[in-house]
Amino acid sequence: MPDAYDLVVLGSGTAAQVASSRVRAAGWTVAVVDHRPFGGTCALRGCDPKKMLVSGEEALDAVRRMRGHGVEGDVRIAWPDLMAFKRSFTDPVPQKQEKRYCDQGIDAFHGLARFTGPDTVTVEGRELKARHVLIATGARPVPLGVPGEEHVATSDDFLELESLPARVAFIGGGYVAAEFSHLAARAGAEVTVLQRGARMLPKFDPDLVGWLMERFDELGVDVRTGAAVNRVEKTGQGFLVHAVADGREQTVAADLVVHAAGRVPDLDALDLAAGGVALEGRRLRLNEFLQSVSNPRVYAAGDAAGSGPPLTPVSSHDAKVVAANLLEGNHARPDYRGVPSVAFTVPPITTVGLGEAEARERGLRFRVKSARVPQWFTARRLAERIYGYKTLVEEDTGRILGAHLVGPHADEVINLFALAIRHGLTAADLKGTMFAYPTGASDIGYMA
Ligand SMILES: Cc1cc2nc3c(=O)[nH]c(=O)nc-3n(C[C@H](O)[C@H](O)[C@H](O)COP(=O)(O)OP(=O)(O)OC[C@H]3O[C@@H](n4cnc5c(N)ncnc54)[C@H](O)[C@@H]3O)c2cc1C
Ligand SMILES: NC(=O)c1ccc[n+]([C@@H]2O[C@H](COP(=O)([O-])OP(=O)(O)OC[C@H]3O[C@@H](n4cnc5c(N)ncnc54)[C@H](O)[C@@H]3O)[C@@H](O)[C@H]2O)c1
Repeated sequence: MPDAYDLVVLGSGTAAQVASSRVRAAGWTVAVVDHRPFGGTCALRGCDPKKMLVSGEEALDAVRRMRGHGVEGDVRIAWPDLMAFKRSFTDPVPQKQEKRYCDQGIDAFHGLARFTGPDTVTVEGRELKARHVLIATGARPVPLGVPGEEHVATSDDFLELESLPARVAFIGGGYVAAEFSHLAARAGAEVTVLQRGARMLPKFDPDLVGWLMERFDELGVDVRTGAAVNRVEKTGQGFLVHAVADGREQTVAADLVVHAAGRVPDLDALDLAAGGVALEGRRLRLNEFLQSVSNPRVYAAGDAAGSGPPLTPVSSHDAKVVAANLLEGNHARPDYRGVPSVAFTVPPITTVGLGEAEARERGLRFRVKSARVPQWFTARRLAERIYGYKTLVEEDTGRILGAHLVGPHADEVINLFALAIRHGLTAADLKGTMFAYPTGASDIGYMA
């Protein structure tokens, strides 16, 4: 393998895969470096393994809903088998990824990368010279800064559990806590969520989250909001999680405590100072082309860039922007209009575009249409009581500004609203479209 490349990519996740293959296809010499198995967070420790497990939950939930409506009998989650199902997807990923790099003529290096100069990176004692470097190192759990944080498991650890402990506590109340608490509760664990914020899932519409919270209650998930965790203590039997809520100390006993308190760009190991790559707090200082403001050889994409929301489609989008700028000179800028997001609770909750409060803050003139609609056929046929929507439509233009859905098929239907927002479609456009009936999408005409 040579020691000099047109592009050295730090990381092997979504952003790295997309950028490296585009640049290599244009004839550049490319190396990718990762210190963990190749494939990145989404495929190995995030979206995909999580959703393999959610498949078990969905099956269980379908039986629960249809019991008394022609379906009988008890079903349960067999955790080790569900984990084996997950591994049937994740285990082959690193080898497949590495073969793909090899087939493309991209050199793959294993090890922790760090800058040794503005155009040099070292990996396991080997120095690589780089005309350009792409920082695509993703994110890691934010340090909690509380005593006993070494006892706290990460989402990575949770997704590898061979058996599910009886009592699980989550620190935080966003995506990870919502998705994993549903999973753990359905698999039989006693679950507590300690959320510092005033409500669960702050990135989603508060009314819809309120409707979804009924399912948390039914599952027996003990959600404590306004509860800031300040200490984790190891005991003979497990752990005690200490939090303060309304000035009062609360304590939760658990066999497993899971970090669900947010993630930050994973940059500490990179020795950015040696590379002349400037930081602003915990974030890279980037220009509108996702290029370092202090070292023009260096670009960033995905969670490491922290430019858009930390989601897989954003990592992929950033990578396309960077590849275009590398190959054709700086001209492409990221465009984060209409990025849909789903929390894969069962049922799922979704959001795209502006929230109601944000649209008001911006002084926009818009109408809000919102209802909880368990009586609609989509929910009736599934015996699901949680189904509702909120849409924001601009007064003068009729354009969709935001859409928020909770309930069956919300995770698919939200993509049609994303299409509408990204391409400036109006409520009339959506109402005038024929959607196959009966499907989740066929409700769109009534929502817009
Ligand atoms: C539990 C969980 C569930 C998620 N679910 C979803 C979901 O359903 N939908 C969604 O859109 N998003 C989801 N996300 C977010 C999504 O996974 C990330 O936004 C996305 O994977 C980021 O991709 P990336 O390429 O930017 O970074 P990553 O995929 O994180 O890749 C970064 C890579 O860089 C490597 N690395 C770091 N530092 C170095 C170094 N110094 N040297 C060498 N290598 C290094 C890491 O080992 C890692 O493999 C989830 C995240 C988590 C944690
Ligand atoms: N379905 C998805 O797309 C999906 C799923 C999982 C993760 N992710 C990505 O991963 C990122 C990390 O997820 P996450 O759930 O860890 O973070 P998050 O940002 O969604 O939620 C973190 C929550 O933790 C709370 N918190 C922080 N410190 C706390 C403390 N000491 N005590 C109690 N509460 C505390 C905050 O109030 C916040 O609401 C997300 O931002 C998301 O982009 C996405």
